[in-house]
Amino acid sequence: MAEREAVKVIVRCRPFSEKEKAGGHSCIVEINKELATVAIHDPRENADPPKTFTFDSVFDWTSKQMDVYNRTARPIVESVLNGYNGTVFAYGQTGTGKTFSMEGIRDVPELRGIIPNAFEHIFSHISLSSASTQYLVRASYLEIYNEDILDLLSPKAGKLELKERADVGVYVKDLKTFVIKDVEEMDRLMTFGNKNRSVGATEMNARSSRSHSIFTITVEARGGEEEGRIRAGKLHLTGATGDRLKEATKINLSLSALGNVISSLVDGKSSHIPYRDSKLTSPASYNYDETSLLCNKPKINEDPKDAMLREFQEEIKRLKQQLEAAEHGGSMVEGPDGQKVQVIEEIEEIEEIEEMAQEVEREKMAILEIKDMEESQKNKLLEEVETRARELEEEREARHAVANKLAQLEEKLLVGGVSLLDKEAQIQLEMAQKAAELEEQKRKERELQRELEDHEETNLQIEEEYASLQEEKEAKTRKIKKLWNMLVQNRSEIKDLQEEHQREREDLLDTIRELTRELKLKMLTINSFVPDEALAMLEENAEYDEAAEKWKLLHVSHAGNNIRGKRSLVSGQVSVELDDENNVWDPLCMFPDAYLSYDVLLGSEVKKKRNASYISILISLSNGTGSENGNLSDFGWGRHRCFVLWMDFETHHYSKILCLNNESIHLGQITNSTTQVGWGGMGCPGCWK
Ligand SMILES: Nc1ncnc2c1ncn2[C@@H]1O[C@H](COP(=O)(O)OP(=O)(O)OP(=O)(O)O)[C@@H](O)[C@H]1O
Repeated sequence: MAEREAVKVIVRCRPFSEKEKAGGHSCIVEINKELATVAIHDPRENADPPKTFTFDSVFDWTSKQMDVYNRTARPIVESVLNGYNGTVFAYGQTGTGKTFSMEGIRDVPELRGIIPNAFEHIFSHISLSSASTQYLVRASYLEIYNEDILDLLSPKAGKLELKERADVGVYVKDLKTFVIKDVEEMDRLMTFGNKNRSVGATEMNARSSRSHSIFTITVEARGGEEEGRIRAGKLHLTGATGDRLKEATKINLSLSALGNVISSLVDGKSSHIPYRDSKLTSPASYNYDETSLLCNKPKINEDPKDAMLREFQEEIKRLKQQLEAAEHGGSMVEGPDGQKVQVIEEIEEIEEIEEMAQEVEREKMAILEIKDMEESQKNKLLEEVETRARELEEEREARHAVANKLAQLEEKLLVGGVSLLDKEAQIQLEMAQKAAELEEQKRKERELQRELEDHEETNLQIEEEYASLQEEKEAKTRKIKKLWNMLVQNRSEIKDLQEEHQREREDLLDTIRELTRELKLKMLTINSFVPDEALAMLEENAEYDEAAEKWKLLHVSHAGNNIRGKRSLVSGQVSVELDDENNVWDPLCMFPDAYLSYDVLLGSEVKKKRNASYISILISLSNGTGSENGNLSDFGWGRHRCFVLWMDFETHHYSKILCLNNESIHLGQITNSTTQVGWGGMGCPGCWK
């Protein structure tokens, strides 16, 4: 693996579907496999000349699944097996062939996609490696659906959280991983996960734009040349549609966990790699150059904190010792030089359980044969013997349980050199390896071809030394033609870039305008209606959660209606009720949807401790017409959906009011309000004077 590895971009173009053929559509894509270029022809009249894009590799509609695997995924899986992290990310519009390329058709060997081929590759690598290496293969499967992270292998677990820790990097908390011992188990796990995806097959198209799943395989290896060390590589297999990836490019994407996930995928550490605002996330292929510039410095994961192999090996060792000790009596202790010393505790334990069982049986028979013994004494003796027999049986079962557990664990721990594949798969693998070598050869040829093209440019310059005027004219005409073509192409590319840039700019400006408007409203509300001390209290109690990218209010369970509870409005008429206990008019009785804000909630506290004199009450009306709110409409209230009232805490008189709806905000002082007359003298300051 190279020191610095660029993200590789590989394009595959699928064949026309029957429907597309029947529809008489023409092909606008021209693929040059040698040069790894894709040219797009604009089918409209008088259109610009075709645009050509260069990639690391391109595949046309005749490409075979195995060729795609060999050139795209094989090198990544190889590095994962050496302890690096790698991702195969299929990206494209819906219906472009992501599922076909990633999964393919399982039952037809030559149509199997990247995922089943990767499974085979991993287990065949293990069976071909040295017998001194032990492996542990694990898998997890998650889905990002409507911004929630769900465990497809533990569907009842609900929403999971994305976390970050200095020692293990970004991870999904409580995501289940399963230890896998062969290709069939891996297949079964994936099929089980697929069944748990959020939307069924009938809604495939709708689903793919909202749901995005990531299958992760962790391969841990210990032994070989690097004896004690554990190398742990992670392979992430995933696909996404254009919409979803585009979504991730938006600034306002605090909700999208995808960006974080991608960055964690890349090297498993810190989310500070700014992939989210990088061109990697742009769907436009002319950002190819920038995309290639985006390099990782891959490194082997040695002895990572989340490795499980050592625990497995230690547990197996412990169980073996336990069994050995039980067989020989006493327990086993390991000396500092690694020599095992057996500790014999009681001499009786040396006897084999089987022998003891026979002895018990003999004793039982002997007791039954004694003639001159009272029945009760005989029974007592028999009971004692049976108790011993039971104990022996329990011991035998316990030993079986340990042996079973040991067998299970040993089965999961894979040892290099043990063939996990059948003959046919082995042959296929060898062929694949040969094909991969051939591919590498071809890649080198392509590179040479490109270099040759570059030399052409230089040649043109050399031709400047001409033998005759005629030759000079011809050469210059050729040069002008070539330059002219380049100019036209560049112009059209600049135009595209400008348009894209302009669209992004407008998107950003829209977002900024929207945020500013929202901010202004929030500031107005806060400045006018939240008492300073309440604001200070809120600020003091607010904490920013970096992982969730959200502000969180502490003690929020004590807030607002959580404490007070909602009361219902007497239908058809505004009625004001006296809260007998406190002898005040309770605004909650008047508005069913009134929400007491954070400072009220600690109202009594605020009053006692801080001696505050105001509360603010946020009221939102579900019915904008006012008709259900009795005479509210008479005072112009019905037009508004939300009110903020400011109440003197001591006198319970309302002194300020803010009414707002989508179009207008009205703010006013209440001069004649008393709680005694309820709302009679009060209306919206903007609509009713
Ligand atoms: N290389 C190919 N050769 C033959 N058929 C293909 C190829 N690629 C895709 N197809 C076919 O084209 C259709 C659409 O492909 P597929 O379902 O893989 O698209 P997709 O990108 O996964 O779509 P979505 O995002 O909606 O899930 C399928 O019928 C598939 O069998």
